[in-house]
Amino acid sequence: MAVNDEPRPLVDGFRRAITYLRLSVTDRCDLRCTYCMPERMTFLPRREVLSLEELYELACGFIERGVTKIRITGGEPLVRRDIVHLFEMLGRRLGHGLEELTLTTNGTQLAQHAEALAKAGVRRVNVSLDTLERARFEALTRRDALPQVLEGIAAAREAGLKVKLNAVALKGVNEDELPDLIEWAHGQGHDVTLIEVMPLGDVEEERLDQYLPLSDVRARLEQRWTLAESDHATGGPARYVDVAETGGRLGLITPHTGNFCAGCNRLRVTATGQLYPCLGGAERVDLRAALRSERPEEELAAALERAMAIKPEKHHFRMDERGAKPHLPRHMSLTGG
Ligand SMILES: Nc1nc2c(ncn2[C@@H]2O[C@H](COP(=O)(O)OP(=O)(O)OP(=O)(O)O)[C@@H](O)[C@H]2O)c(=O)[nH]1
Ligand SMILES: C[S@@+](CC[C@H](N)C(=O)[O-])C[C@H]1O[C@@H](n2cnc3c(N)ncnc32)[C@H](O)[C@@H]1O
Ligand code: SF4
Ligand code: SF4
Repeated sequence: MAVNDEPRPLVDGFRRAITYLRLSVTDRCDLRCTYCMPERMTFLPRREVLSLEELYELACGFIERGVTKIRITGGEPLVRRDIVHLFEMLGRRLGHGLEELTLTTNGTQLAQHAEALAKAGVRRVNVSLDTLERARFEALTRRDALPQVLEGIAAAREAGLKVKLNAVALKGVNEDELPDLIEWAHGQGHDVTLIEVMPLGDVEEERLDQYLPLSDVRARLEQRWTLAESDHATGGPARYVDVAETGGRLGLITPHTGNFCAGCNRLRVTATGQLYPCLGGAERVDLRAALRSERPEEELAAALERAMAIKPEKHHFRMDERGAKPHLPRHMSLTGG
């Protein structure tokens, strides 16, 4: 299909238009966040992972079907060798169907890549940072990498990238630090988003011990600050409030205390080309087989129709049972969130 042809939009069975693709480029990571994966994690064999050219081809297929925002994620996307090449290729689609090219990263490799990312057309980057205390960071990620992440954030800013920070709110871990983290982020000019932990994949800790409802966090923040609903929207799941005293914006991602599935506009594809129509669902569609078939265009179109047909209305995560098995065995690092 020519670049300027009208796209045939992807619409699911609940009349939700899909405009946002989360594309995972690797399941590997240089950190081991305790809420995401165990220390001894088994990664996918490299031979199963799509090449950068295949990932690009898949992404273009989505752009042709009306996807306007692509977020590169992982595992840690910046640990994949030559990943900047994918950003450069996709960057050329900006203004030609693609409106936003962005990434979610743990920030450890950002200092090396920030300038090249900006040059490729990235304007915003989400950096995951759950704590500003070095020892706590090391306990939480099982790696002593806080200085590297802070350097990465500074380099991103110098390169002209708008930085948003993501922090998973964790009971008894960073709970006491969230106001300081927000204040610091806003002082640096960064938006910050808090996230409720989701029960994906086996980790060493009990999920219920990690879970901190953001309704509680918000109530506590409201004793300290004035929060006003904001109509700011990024096309992601966060709902935003403005914090009067800091002058900054705070996002809340609340799969448990404020379901946002009615506004779902996204799909996710793993580094092996498996399309998961829902983060909370086990169903998937194999795009790699379609891509490598004799008639990739037809097979991909058929696979996307299947994905639209099976995309569920919402997730069914539960966070109320001690000792419960994970909702799904798959870790967040496979789909990139
Ligand atoms: N339940 C659920 N969580 C999601 C979904 N999309 C993103 N998240 C979670 O939201 C958190 C932040 O995701 P990001 O990668 O920063 O993406 P985003 O929130 O879409 O980013 P913005 O473009 O800045 O809005 C991660 O923990 C994701 O797992 C979704 O469709 N469903
Ligand atoms: C899986 S990571 C992939 C990208 C990159 N490695 C990073 O950490 O930003 C994407 C996002 O998912 C979040 N995340 C990971 N496991 C989670 C879980 N079990 N529940 C909620 N969010 C989770 C991370 O904090 C991060 O913001
Ligand atoms: S949250 Fe991101 S940085 Fe942390 S272990 Fe998972 S993939 Fe790695
Ligand atoms: S949990 Fe599923 S339906 Fe809900 S917003 Fe995420 S992907 Fe969409």
